[in-house]
Amino acid sequence: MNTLLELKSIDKRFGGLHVTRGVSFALNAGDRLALIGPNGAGKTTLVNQISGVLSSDSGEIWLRGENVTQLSQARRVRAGLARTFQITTLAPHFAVQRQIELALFEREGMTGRLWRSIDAYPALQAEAQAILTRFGLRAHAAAATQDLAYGEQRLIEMALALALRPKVVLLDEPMAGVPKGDGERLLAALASLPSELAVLIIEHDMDLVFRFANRIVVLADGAVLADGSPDDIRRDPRVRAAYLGN
Ligand SMILES: Nc1ncnc2c1ncn2[C@@H]1O[C@H](COP(=O)(O)OP(=O)(O)OP(=O)(O)O)[C@@H](O)[C@H]1O
Repeated sequence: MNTLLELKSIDKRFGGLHVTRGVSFALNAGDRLALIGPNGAGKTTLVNQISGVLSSDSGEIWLRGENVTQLSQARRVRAGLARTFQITTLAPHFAVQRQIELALFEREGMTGRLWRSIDAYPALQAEAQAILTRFGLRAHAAAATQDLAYGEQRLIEMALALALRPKVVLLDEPMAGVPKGDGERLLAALASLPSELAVLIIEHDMDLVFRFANRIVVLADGAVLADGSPDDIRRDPRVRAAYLGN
Protein backbone atom coordinates (compact mmCIF):
# COMPACT_ATOMS: atom_id res chain seq x y z
CA MET A 1 0.00 0.00 0.00
CA ASN A 2 1.29 3.44 -0.89
CA THR A 3 0.97 5.48 2.31
CA LEU A 4 1.14 9.19 1.53
CA LEU A 5 0.17 10.78 4.83
CA GLU A 6 0.50 9.37 8.30
CA LEU A 7 -0.57 10.91 11.58
CA LYS A 8 1.08 9.42 14.63
CA SER A 9 -0.70 10.29 17.85
CA ILE A 10 -0.95 14.03 17.32
CA ASP A 11 -2.30 16.41 19.93
CA LYS A 12 -3.29 20.06 20.12
CA ARG A 13 -4.20 22.11 23.16
CA PHE A 14 -5.51 25.65 23.26
CA GLY A 15 -4.71 26.65 26.83
CA GLY A 16 -6.65 24.23 29.00
CA LEU A 17 -8.70 22.94 26.07
CA HIS A 18 -7.38 19.62 24.72
CA VAL A 19 -8.76 19.76 21.19
CA THR A 20 -7.12 16.86 19.35
CA ARG A 21 -6.07 13.83 21.33
CA GLY A 22 -3.67 11.18 20.14
CA VAL A 23 -5.04 11.16 16.61
CA SER A 24 -3.50 8.46 14.41
CA PHE A 25 -4.49 7.36 10.94
CA ALA A 26 -2.91 6.93 7.53
CA LEU A 27 -3.98 8.04 4.10
CA ASN A 28 -3.01 5.99 1.07
CA ALA A 29 -2.87 6.86 -2.61
CA GLY A 30 -6.39 6.73 -4.02
CA ASP A 31 -8.10 7.10 -0.64
CA ARG A 32 -11.21 9.25 -0.41
CA LEU A 33 -11.35 9.78 3.31
CA ALA A 34 -14.11 11.77 4.96
CA LEU A 35 -13.39 13.21 8.38
CA ILE A 36 -16.69 13.60 10.20
CA GLY A 37 -17.76 14.41 13.73
CA PRO A 38 -19.99 16.76 15.71
CA ASN A 39 -19.39 20.53 15.76
CA GLY A 40 -16.34 21.30 17.83
CA ALA A 41 -14.95 17.75 17.54
CA GLY A 42 -11.62 19.15 16.33
CA LYS A 43 -11.82 18.48 12.58
CA THR A 44 -10.62 21.89 11.38
CA THR A 45 -7.94 21.95 14.06
CA LEU A 46 -6.69 18.59 12.83
CA VAL A 47 -6.57 19.75 9.20
CA ASN A 48 -4.73 22.89 10.34
CA GLN A 49 -2.20 20.69 12.11
CA ILE A 50 -1.74 18.54 9.00
CA SER A 51 -1.26 21.50 6.68
CA GLY A 52 0.99 23.35 9.13
CA VAL A 53 -1.30 26.29 9.88
CA LEU A 54 -1.04 25.09 13.50
CA SER A 55 1.90 23.38 15.15
CA SER A 56 1.22 20.14 17.03
CA ASP A 57 1.96 19.81 20.74
CA SER A 58 3.03 16.20 20.39
CA GLY A 59 3.06 13.36 17.90
CA GLU A 60 4.36 13.25 14.34
CA ILE A 61 3.07 13.94 10.83
CA TRP A 62 4.69 12.08 7.95
CA LEU A 63 4.19 13.04 4.34
CA ARG A 64 5.47 10.69 1.64
CA GLY A 65 8.04 9.17 3.97
CA GLU A 66 9.26 12.49 5.34
CA ASN A 67 8.69 13.72 8.88
CA VAL A 68 7.09 17.14 8.26
CA THR A 69 5.98 17.80 11.85
CA GLN A 70 8.27 20.81 12.20
CA LEU A 71 8.01 22.07 8.62
CA SER A 72 6.27 25.28 7.52
CA GLN A 73 3.09 25.30 5.44
CA ALA A 74 5.08 26.23 2.34
CA ARG A 75 7.48 23.32 2.80
CA ARG A 76 4.56 20.93 3.20
CA VAL A 77 3.03 22.26 -0.02
CA ARG A 78 6.32 21.59 -1.77
CA ALA A 79 6.31 18.09 -0.31
CA GLY A 80 2.98 17.44 -2.06
CA LEU A 81 0.21 18.64 0.27
CA ALA A 82 -2.48 21.13 -0.80
CA ARG A 83 -5.63 22.27 0.89
CA THR A 84 -8.71 24.43 0.62
CA PHE A 85 -10.22 26.34 3.50
CA GLN A 86 -13.67 26.32 5.09
CA ILE A 87 -13.98 30.00 4.25
CA THR A 88 -13.06 31.18 0.78
CA THR A 89 -9.60 32.74 0.59
CA LEU A 90 -9.49 33.97 -3.01
CA ALA A 91 -8.32 37.38 -4.22
CA PRO A 92 -11.70 38.92 -5.15
CA HIS A 93 -10.57 41.36 -7.88
CA PHE A 94 -8.40 38.94 -9.83
CA ALA A 95 -9.63 37.36 -13.02
CA VAL A 96 -10.30 33.65 -12.63
CA GLN A 97 -7.66 32.70 -15.20
CA ARG A 98 -5.08 34.96 -13.56
CA GLN A 99 -5.61 33.25 -10.20
CA ILE A 100 -4.86 29.92 -11.80
CA GLU A 101 -1.82 31.32 -13.59
CA LEU A 102 -0.44 32.75 -10.35
CA ALA A 103 -0.81 29.36 -8.66
CA LEU A 104 1.14 27.78 -11.51
CA PHE A 105 3.88 30.42 -11.33
CA GLU A 106 4.10 29.82 -7.61
CA ARG A 107 4.33 26.06 -8.04
CA GLU A 108 7.17 26.53 -10.49
CA GLY A 109 9.00 28.81 -8.05
CA MET A 110 8.57 31.72 -10.46
CA THR A 111 7.09 34.19 -7.99
CA GLY A 112 9.73 36.76 -9.00
CA ARG A 113 8.11 36.83 -12.44
CA LEU A 114 4.51 37.29 -11.40
CA TRP A 115 4.27 40.57 -13.27
CA ARG A 116 4.97 38.79 -16.53
CA SER A 117 2.28 37.56 -18.85
CA ILE A 118 1.84 33.83 -19.06
CA ASP A 119 2.14 34.16 -22.87
CA ALA A 120 5.90 33.74 -22.45
CA TYR A 121 5.30 30.26 -20.97
CA PRO A 122 3.18 28.23 -23.41
CA ALA A 123 3.26 25.02 -21.35
CA LEU A 124 1.88 26.82 -18.28
CA GLN A 125 -0.63 28.64 -20.44
CA ALA A 126 -1.91 25.33 -21.80
CA GLU A 127 -2.08 23.89 -18.30
CA ALA A 128 -4.08 26.90 -17.06
CA GLN A 129 -6.54 26.37 -19.92
CA ALA A 130 -6.82 22.66 -19.15
CA ILE A 131 -7.56 23.39 -15.49
CA LEU A 132 -10.24 25.93 -16.43
CA THR A 133 -11.84 23.38 -18.73
CA ARG A 134 -11.70 20.57 -16.21
CA PHE A 135 -13.50 22.63 -13.59
CA GLY A 136 -16.03 24.03 -16.04
CA LEU A 137 -14.70 27.57 -15.56
CA ARG A 138 -13.64 28.42 -19.09
CA ALA A 139 -16.58 30.70 -19.77
CA HIS A 140 -15.59 32.71 -16.69
CA ALA A 141 -11.85 32.91 -17.41
CA ALA A 142 -11.79 36.70 -17.77
CA ALA A 143 -14.35 37.46 -15.06
CA ALA A 144 -13.37 38.90 -11.70
CA THR A 145 -13.50 36.17 -9.07
CA GLN A 146 -15.90 38.19 -6.91
CA ASP A 147 -18.47 38.27 -9.73
CA LEU A 148 -18.85 34.49 -9.78
CA ALA A 149 -21.46 32.54 -7.83
CA TYR A 150 -20.27 31.24 -4.48
CA GLY A 151 -20.29 27.63 -5.66
CA GLU A 152 -18.09 28.60 -8.59
CA GLN A 153 -15.66 30.34 -6.26
CA ARG A 154 -15.36 27.08 -4.33
CA LEU A 155 -14.57 25.37 -7.63
CA ILE A 156 -11.78 27.88 -8.22
CA GLU A 157 -10.33 27.05 -4.82
CA MET A 158 -10.30 23.39 -5.68
CA ALA A 159 -8.71 24.23 -9.03
CA LEU A 160 -5.98 26.26 -7.28
CA ALA A 161 -5.23 23.43 -4.89
CA LEU A 162 -4.98 21.01 -7.82
CA ALA A 163 -2.77 23.41 -9.77
CA LEU A 164 -0.07 22.69 -7.19
CA ARG A 165 -0.01 19.07 -8.42
CA PRO A 166 -0.37 17.68 -4.92
CA LYS A 167 -0.27 14.02 -3.91
CA VAL A 168 -2.52 14.71 -0.93
CA VAL A 169 -5.34 17.24 -0.89
CA LEU A 170 -7.31 18.42 2.14
CA LEU A 171 -10.75 19.89 1.47
CA ASP A 172 -12.36 21.69 4.39
CA GLU A 173 -16.13 21.74 3.84
CA PRO A 174 -16.06 22.43 0.10
CA MET A 175 -19.87 22.39 0.00
CA ALA A 176 -20.41 24.83 2.88
CA GLY A 177 -22.71 27.65 1.79
CA VAL A 178 -23.10 26.26 -1.73
CA PRO A 179 -26.70 26.24 -2.97
CA LYS A 180 -28.05 22.78 -3.80
CA GLY A 181 -28.09 23.39 -7.56
CA ASP A 182 -24.38 24.23 -7.68
CA GLY A 183 -23.56 21.32 -5.42
CA GLU A 184 -23.77 18.85 -8.29
CA ARG A 185 -21.02 20.67 -10.19
CA LEU A 186 -18.80 20.50 -7.15
CA LEU A 187 -19.58 16.84 -6.74
CA ALA A 188 -18.68 16.23 -10.38
CA ALA A 189 -15.39 18.05 -9.83
CA LEU A 190 -14.71 15.91 -6.76
CA ALA A 191 -15.48 12.76 -8.71
CA SER A 192 -13.08 13.79 -11.46
CA LEU A 193 -10.05 14.31 -9.20
CA PRO A 194 -7.07 12.18 -10.31
CA SER A 195 -7.65 8.68 -8.95
CA GLU A 196 -4.15 8.29 -7.49
CA LEU A 197 -4.56 11.42 -5.38
CA ALA A 198 -5.24 10.94 -1.66
CA VAL A 199 -8.16 13.14 -0.62
CA LEU A 200 -9.23 14.04 2.89
CA ILE A 201 -12.52 15.90 3.06
CA ILE A 202 -14.29 17.46 6.02
CA GLU A 203 -17.98 17.50 5.29
CA HIS A 204 -21.19 17.76 7.27
CA ASP A 205 -23.47 16.68 4.44
CA MET A 206 -23.85 12.95 5.07
CA ASP A 207 -25.30 12.29 1.60
CA LEU A 208 -22.11 13.62 0.08
CA VAL A 209 -19.92 11.79 2.59
CA PHE A 210 -21.50 8.44 1.82
CA ARG A 211 -21.44 9.08 -1.93
CA PHE A 212 -17.85 10.25 -2.08
CA ALA A 213 -15.85 8.51 0.63
CA ASN A 214 -14.38 5.03 0.56
CA ARG A 215 -13.23 5.49 4.14
CA ILE A 216 -14.56 7.47 7.06
CA VAL A 217 -12.81 8.60 10.21
CA VAL A 218 -15.11 9.77 12.99
CA LEU A 219 -13.70 12.28 15.41
CA ALA A 220 -15.43 12.84 18.74
CA ASP A 221 -14.03 15.07 21.49
CA GLY A 222 -10.79 15.29 19.55
CA ALA A 223 -10.12 11.55 19.42
CA VAL A 224 -10.73 8.96 16.71
CA LEU A 225 -13.96 7.18 17.61
CA ALA A 226 -14.05 4.96 14.52
CA ASP A 227 -12.14 4.43 11.28
CA GLY A 228 -13.55 2.20 8.58
CA SER A 229 -15.51 1.75 5.37
CA PRO A 230 -18.77 3.67 4.95
CA ASP A 231 -20.65 0.44 5.71
CA ASP A 232 -18.66 -0.17 8.90
CA ILE A 233 -19.33 3.39 10.02
CA ARG A 234 -23.03 3.25 9.23
CA ARG A 235 -23.39 0.10 11.33
CA ASP A 236 -21.13 1.16 14.20
CA PRO A 237 -23.36 1.57 17.28
CA ARG A 238 -20.89 3.99 18.92
CA VAL A 239 -21.00 6.26 15.89
CA ARG A 240 -24.77 6.11 15.73
CA ALA A 241 -24.98 7.02 19.39
CA ALA A 242 -22.41 9.82 19.21
CA TYR A 243 -23.19 11.33 15.89
CA LEU A 244 -25.49 9.89 13.30
CA GLY A 245 -28.49 9.57 15.61
CA ASN A 246 -30.76 6.52 16.09
N1 LIG B 1 -7.52 29.14 17.84
C1 LIG B 1 -8.29 28.60 18.80
N2 LIG B 1 -8.17 29.01 20.09
C2 LIG B 1 -8.94 28.44 21.05
N3 LIG B 1 -9.84 27.46 20.86
C3 LIG B 1 -9.99 27.03 19.60
C4 LIG B 1 -9.24 27.57 18.50
N4 LIG B 1 -9.61 26.91 17.38
C5 LIG B 1 -10.55 26.03 17.73
N5 LIG B 1 -10.78 26.09 19.06
C6 LIG B 1 -11.72 25.25 19.82
O1 LIG B 1 -11.37 23.91 19.55
C7 LIG B 1 -12.53 23.09 19.46
C8 LIG B 1 -12.53 22.37 18.13
O2 LIG B 1 -12.76 23.30 17.09
P1 LIG B 1 -12.70 22.89 15.54
O3 LIG B 1 -13.04 24.11 14.77
O4 LIG B 1 -11.43 22.21 15.26
O5 LIG B 1 -13.90 21.85 15.47
P2 LIG B 1 -14.65 21.27 14.18
O6 LIG B 1 -14.83 19.82 14.43
O7 LIG B 1 -13.94 21.68 12.96
O8 LIG B 1 -16.04 22.03 14.29
P3 LIG B 1 -17.08 22.46 13.12
O9 LIG B 1 -17.68 21.19 12.61
O10 LIG B 1 -18.07 23.30 13.86
O11 LIG B 1 -16.31 23.23 12.08
C9 LIG B 1 -13.73 24.01 19.67
O12 LIG B 1 -14.10 23.93 21.04
C10 LIG B 1 -13.17 25.38 19.35
O13 LIG B 1 -13.84 26.38 20.05
